[in-house]
Amino acid sequence: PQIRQMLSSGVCTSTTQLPGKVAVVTGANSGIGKETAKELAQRGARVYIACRDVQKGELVAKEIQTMTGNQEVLVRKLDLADTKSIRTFAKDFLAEEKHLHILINNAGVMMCPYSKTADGFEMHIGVNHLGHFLLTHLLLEKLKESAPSRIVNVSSLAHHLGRIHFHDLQGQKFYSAGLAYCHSKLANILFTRELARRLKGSGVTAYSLHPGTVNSELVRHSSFMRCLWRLFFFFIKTPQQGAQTSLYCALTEGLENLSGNHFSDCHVTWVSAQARNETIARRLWDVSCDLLGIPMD
Ligand SMILES: NC(=O)C1=CN([C@@H]2O[C@H](COP(=O)(O)OP(=O)(O)OC[C@H]3O[C@@H](n4cnc5c(N)ncnc54)[C@H](OP(=O)(O)O)[C@@H]3O)[C@@H](O)[C@H]2O)C=CC1
Ligand SMILES: CC1=C(/C=C/C(C)=C/C=C/C(C)=C/C=O)C(C)(C)CCC1
Repeated sequence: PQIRQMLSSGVCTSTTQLPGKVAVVTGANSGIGKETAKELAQRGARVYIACRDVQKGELVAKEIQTMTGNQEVLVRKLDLADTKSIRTFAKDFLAEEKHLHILINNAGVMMCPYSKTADGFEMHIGVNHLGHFLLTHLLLEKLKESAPSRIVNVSSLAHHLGRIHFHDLQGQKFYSAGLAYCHSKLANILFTRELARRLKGSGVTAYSLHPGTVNSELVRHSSFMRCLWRLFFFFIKTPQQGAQTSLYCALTEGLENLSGNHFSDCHVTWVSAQARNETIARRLWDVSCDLLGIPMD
């Protein structure tokens, strides 16, 4: 029981309600994202389930609507492995919505065999970092207009093993599925810190987090991890427990002066030396803009 308690502590106790607020959660058709979307809907927000499989999304939206009584749970197609899909999602969203108060960059892939996104990026860095980088960039004006607003980036403890290899960002010279995931999760933290620095004074704040070790479909590409997850089922967090820190970052009052920080179990936590390196954060920002054809400022 103590191990379980240790591994699954951290509860979002915020009482913030969200009537009239708009939230987008990527990868909300399963796992942590689904539970995050459910709680935001429970609190009255209009929630966009942004996912690559609209059918799966519709089933989840129906489930959330039934459970919460909130009918404003909408499904939109977003494939983070395709910049065209990201641009279409953003264009339609901006045409449809006046506001965006909460953006939760939650979707992720882990340990997939070497593969590339539609634009030729390695899958982990492409989906986990570049996809969310582009999405955030496209929605940023709307977030600014809707301030106070928040961006929550779901990273991982795994970032500690990550490195940004600027000479081989796409893993063409060396590829390890496990390390590629770690690199992309480090990129999530560096992005959050640079974003927070650039957004100072705008009313938009940004947070990164580790959700804990959570029983979800994230381990689908690794039979070893699937076995480990099954074996230790009782000790790892449920998706609902795993959603707590995302919700904490999105909802807790007075968190603004902690913008740029990394959280775990609903507390600020330390990150690796690489993740604190401002030079790497700035360079990653510029390289990401370059890869995505975003004008640099
Ligand atoms: N589970 C854990 O122990 C930990 C998880 N995390 C992080 O938590 C986040 C959520 O993961 P979790 O809920 O555990 O895992 P899941 O696999 O359950 O959820 C991941 C979500 O991301 C979506 N996704 C994957 N690729 C794409 C894409 N190309 N475009 C759009 N959506 C995509 C998946 O969609 P689909 O269903 O279609 O595949 C799914 O909805 C991830 O960022 C992960 O890195 C961090 C640390 C630990
Ligand atoms: C050793 C060990 C565990 C393994 C934890 C691992 C391997 C966590 C990996 C987390 C990842 C990859 C997060 C994703 O971002 C368990 C199952 C907690 C049970 C107790 C013993």
